[in-house]
Amino acid sequence: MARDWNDLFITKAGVTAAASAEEAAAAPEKKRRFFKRLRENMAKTREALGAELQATLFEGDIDEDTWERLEEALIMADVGAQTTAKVVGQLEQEATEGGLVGGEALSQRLTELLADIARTGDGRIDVSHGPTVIMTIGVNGTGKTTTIGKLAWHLQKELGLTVVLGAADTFRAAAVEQLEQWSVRAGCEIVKGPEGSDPGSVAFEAVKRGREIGADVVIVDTAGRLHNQDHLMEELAKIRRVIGKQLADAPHETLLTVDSTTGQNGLRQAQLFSQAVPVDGIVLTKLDGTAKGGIALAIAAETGIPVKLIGIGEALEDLRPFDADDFAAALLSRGD
Ligand SMILES: Nc1nc2c(ncn2[C@@H]2O[C@H](COP(=O)(O)OP(=O)(O)OP(=O)(O)O)[C@@H](O)[C@H]2O)c(=O)[nH]1
Repeated sequence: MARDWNDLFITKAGVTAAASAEEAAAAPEKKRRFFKRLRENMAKTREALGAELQATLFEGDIDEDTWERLEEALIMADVGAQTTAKVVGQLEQEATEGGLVGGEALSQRLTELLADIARTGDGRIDVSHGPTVIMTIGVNGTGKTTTIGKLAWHLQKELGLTVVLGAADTFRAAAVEQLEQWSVRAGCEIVKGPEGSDPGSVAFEAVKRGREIGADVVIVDTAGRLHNQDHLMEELAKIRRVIGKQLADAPHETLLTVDSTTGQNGLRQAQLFSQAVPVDGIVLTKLDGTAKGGIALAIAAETGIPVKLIGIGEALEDLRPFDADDFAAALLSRGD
């Protein structure tokens, strides 16, 4: 149950200190707490799946209405028409063949199918490159800067790795300031340029600095203004090339932040950005503020890009590794 940060990151052997006996003993309780919070914070999406549907799933008999109600509820939760049709079709077939009897069995199978859809690849992040360069991209306001800050915090404070931040969103002084605050909190260095300077050169300097001090991870922030799409996409491709000049094979990981409250629009953003640069993982933020949490499934199913992290609130502990089984269970579970 519930992946933690050690499950998300692939580190160089020996870098991550083995958990103490005390930590190991506390782990199951910690994971239970995580799941409880996930479930609570995803209440809006769960409610969107409908009380009626809940009753159907857990208590009702399966009949013609069941499929229609299920379809409607999944579409309302932004799971997407294609994915919904696939899931409901599969369940209907299994019920016809006699493999599913009663609401409880249906609910269990639905949870399994949704988890299978949400799981794309192993969803891990390899930070063993020394330094590993993580480039973060996404539209302004999706939670990119906070995601970088929280990631840096976990890498530095929990995994004991050395991080350098690169403030390559040079168009917004506020973004640089915000990142600077996070660098203080996480206790890591930040490389920035003058306002309006070339984002590529800031990214280049950040990777250079990471190499100089023997950092484990360099996280590069980028701008996300969508008003001039072509220009933005060109800029991102250029930053990638420049990073590659400083360190062959880098960036090793490109993470796209998507605001889940934007629903299907988030899916379009994932498609758009992944056409411009290869995207290795999605950070799906603001799942706490939306009834459209099903978008995680639509993104995974329709882009094939794994959701690696989710944001379920503004607190530090509210950014966490994505766990497909927990996610599906939190969507459909009832009671405490
Ligand atoms: N409720 C909630 N708020 C979040 C989450 N993630 C980020 N936020 C908030 O969303 C707002 C925007 O986040 P930023 O990190 O500034 O977004 P950004 O994409 O960097 O945007 P710019 O700074 O405008 O480039 C902030 O107020 C964050 O605290 C989340 O998972 N849940």
